Amino acid sequence: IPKRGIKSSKRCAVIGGSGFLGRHLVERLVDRGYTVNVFDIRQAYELPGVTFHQGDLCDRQALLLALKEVSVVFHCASPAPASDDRALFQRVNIDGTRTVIQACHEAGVQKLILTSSASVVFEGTDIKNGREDLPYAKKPIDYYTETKIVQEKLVLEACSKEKGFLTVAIRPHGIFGPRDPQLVPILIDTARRGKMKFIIGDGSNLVDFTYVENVVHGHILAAEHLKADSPLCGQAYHITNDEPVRFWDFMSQILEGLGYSAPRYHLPYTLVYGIALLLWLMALVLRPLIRIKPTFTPMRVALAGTHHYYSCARAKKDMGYQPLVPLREAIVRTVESYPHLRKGA
Ligand SMILES: NC(=O)C1=CN([C@@H]2O[C@H](COP(=O)(O)OP(=O)(O)OC[C@H]3O[C@@H](n4cnc5c(N)ncnc54)[C@H](OP(=O)(O)O)[C@@H]3O)[C@@H](O)[C@H]2O)C=CC1
Ligand SMILES: CC(C)=CCC[C@@H](C)[C@H]1CC[C@H]2C3=C(CC[C@]12C)[C@@]1(C)CCC(=O)C[C@@H]1CC3
Repeated sequence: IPKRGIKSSKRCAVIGGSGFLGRHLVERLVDRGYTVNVFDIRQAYELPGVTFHQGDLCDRQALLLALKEVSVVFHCASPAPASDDRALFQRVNIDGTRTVIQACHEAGVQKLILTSSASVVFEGTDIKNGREDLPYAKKPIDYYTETKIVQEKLVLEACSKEKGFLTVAIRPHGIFGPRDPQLVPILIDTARRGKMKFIIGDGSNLVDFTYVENVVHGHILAAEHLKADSPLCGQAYHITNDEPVRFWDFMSQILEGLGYSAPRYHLPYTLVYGIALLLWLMALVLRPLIRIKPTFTPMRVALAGTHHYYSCARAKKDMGYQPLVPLREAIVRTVESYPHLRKGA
């Protein structure tokens, strides 16, 4: 029988706690006096106050061991979007999230905080100051986003005040910061291969990039404000830096900060998108014979050439969210954290 109500509210589990966001979240939770169980397919580090449970989140029995005595669960595990593996996204993000919810019920967990994504409403066309009531994308930009939509619905629909199981979804956008294995490494790899010379479109498109510590702050605020009588129950919240920036200015600041030249020449958006689509289709057709990973996927071109920034007014109102680290400071800290990616290093 689940023992809801008698557990310490500061005992939590972070599913995906070895990942980029997960590890930052774990470190902050420990600083705030939480006892943390990490559940992840790999163990990436050791930290006092943290117990590691290695396993696949699709394995309910393994999960149950990590959720014992826990009152709050943060679910921020997902296969990387770059894997583009439909079956894997389906298995982990959809079937696995059902398993997480079931295990939470069995273990008597009181709160589940899901890391969703602002991209669940993005269809590859402009979004300016988008609010949470935008409809889910009917044509999601990739398989990853398709499964993030189903995942978010599953978690929000599981919210039940009667059962004493409360859920909330955090939708970050463009997370960056120290130890990120995606944004800065992809950017620098592209620059080193001489492919960062062009700006797609006129370069004026505004985008949200969110510093990882602000995303962590949003998750912890959500957990601490999620109560049966609060407006957070079963809701989604955008968490951004609240400072939309030109996509190409942001990329240029990182590039120049690490000693590379910023892109200068412009290419029409529709031309690059068309080429990316063609390459993607070719890669799909050739997949049984050879696995190609193009740098310019349609999804990436859409992300680089359209406006996509979101309002976080709801998070400000319901949980007092304000970004802790402004964008300028966040970029400086990020650049300093990648000395090995500096030009010539
Ligand atoms: N990074 C971003 O810009 C954004 C991320 N998000 C969301 O934030 C969350 C965290 O992202 P991020 O930190 O960047 O991702 P990471 O890949 O760094 O972290 C995810 C972690 O989950 C682990 N994992 C994957 N599959 C399983 C599984 N079956 N069972 C247990 N653990 C598993 C991963 O292991 P392994 O590395 O071995 O796969 C990894 O340690 C994700 O849900 C993502 O969708 C949302 C918006 C933007
Ligand atoms: C705002 C947001 C959702 C960012 C997510 C991170 C990645 C999708 C981007 C990180 C580096 C970006 C990048 C490109 C596309 C989007 C990223 C992968 C390009 C491939 C776009 C086309 C180019 O000219 C090169 C870019 C390299 C960096």
